[in-house]
Amino acid sequence: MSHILVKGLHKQFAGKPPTTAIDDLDFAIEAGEFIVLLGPSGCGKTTTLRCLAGLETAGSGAISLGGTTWFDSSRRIALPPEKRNIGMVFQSYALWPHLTVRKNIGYPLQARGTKGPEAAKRVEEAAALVDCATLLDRYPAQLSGGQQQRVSLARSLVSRPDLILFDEPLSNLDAKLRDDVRAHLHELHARLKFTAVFVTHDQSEALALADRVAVMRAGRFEQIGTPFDVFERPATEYVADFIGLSNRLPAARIDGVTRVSGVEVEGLVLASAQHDEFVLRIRPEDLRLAPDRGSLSGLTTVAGTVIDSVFGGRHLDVYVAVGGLRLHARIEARTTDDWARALRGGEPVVVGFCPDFARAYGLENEGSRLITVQPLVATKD
Ligand SMILES: Nc1ncnc2c1ncn2[C@@H]1O[C@H](COP(=O)(O)OP(=O)(O)OP(=O)(O)O)[C@@H](O)[C@H]1O
Repeated sequence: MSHILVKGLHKQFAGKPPTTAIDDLDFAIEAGEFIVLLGPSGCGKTTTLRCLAGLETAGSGAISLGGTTWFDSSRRIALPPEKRNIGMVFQSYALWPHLTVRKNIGYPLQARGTKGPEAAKRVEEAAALVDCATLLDRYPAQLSGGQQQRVSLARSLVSRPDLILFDEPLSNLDAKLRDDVRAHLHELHARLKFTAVFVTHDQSEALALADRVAVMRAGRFEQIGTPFDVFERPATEYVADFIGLSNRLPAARIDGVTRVSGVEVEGLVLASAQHDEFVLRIRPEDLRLAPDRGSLSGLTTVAGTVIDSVFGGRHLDVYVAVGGLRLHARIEARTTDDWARALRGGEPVVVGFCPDFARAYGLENEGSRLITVQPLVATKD
């Protein structure tokens, strides 16, 4: 049996017009699983989390943990947050400023009636897990942001909850610290195997932490799968865009010739014969640049003109106009030759890519479904 089961969860906020924040969500979470809800602002991530916590009441649907019903609109059951054994970690840390780290971490135990030496031992164990054992007698104001977030993580773990909810917990930290806390969280999950739902709009965070990623759009799951699946086989163009396949090339095939924005594409055959119009999606990292087609043999190619080239340390971001499109190629700065490093606006280039790395989407359905998993093959020279 699944650990957590969510059925037909629906939440609308009143207003003119009303907002549907979550739209008939169904999903199951296994014990020990780390689920990440990924999506842009306003897609319903936080509302889903708050319904799981009991901080928000859904209009309809049901949520259960093991055999216990947390929420069931038809039976008018809604357990309050304190009756659901959950831990929570917020973006804003939410520590009590007048309590020491020891008391902050122990707060959930106090609320549940665990006291004395047992409580003291649990607090020290939780602090040790997040490397805060030496900070127990400080106050939150005497800690860095990263330390405060580790304390709030310890507080969420201390009562050994059935579920830990994370609402963008890393987004207040600077880039370096964010990577450190993320790595720490990943290690902790591998060791402790707690069940988690983690909300973020950062795709790299989602890919790094999740056992399964649920990409949300307008209150629904557009795709739910392993990080590898979502990264390699985005089910729709929406997911492709969100997961980094940011180059969008609307293509049309007429008399056997494929064009993007009126410019002929060479070395491209679509595996499906049914689509004369489709959209190609490809990551900036998967585009190659060369002065002529001959240097890109075996790849699909299209001619363009450099708009700009920006040095990013390890990589160069080169923007290329192809007809009316603006493509973004990210190429390795160290291994690239002098020709690529010297590229400037106005110069002609050929853009190439391995067709296996592109994804093709049909235009016929709303949401543009993936046409085939490996839709493209290069023609032989
Ligand atoms: N209390 C509220 N009253 C009215 N509308 C709300 C309320 N809370 C959320 N909404 C609306 O519900 C939708 C989903 O909001 P939600 O906060 O769940 O999105 P989110 O994906 O978490 O976004 P963000 O990343 O910005 O936090 C949005 O359109 C939002 O404006």
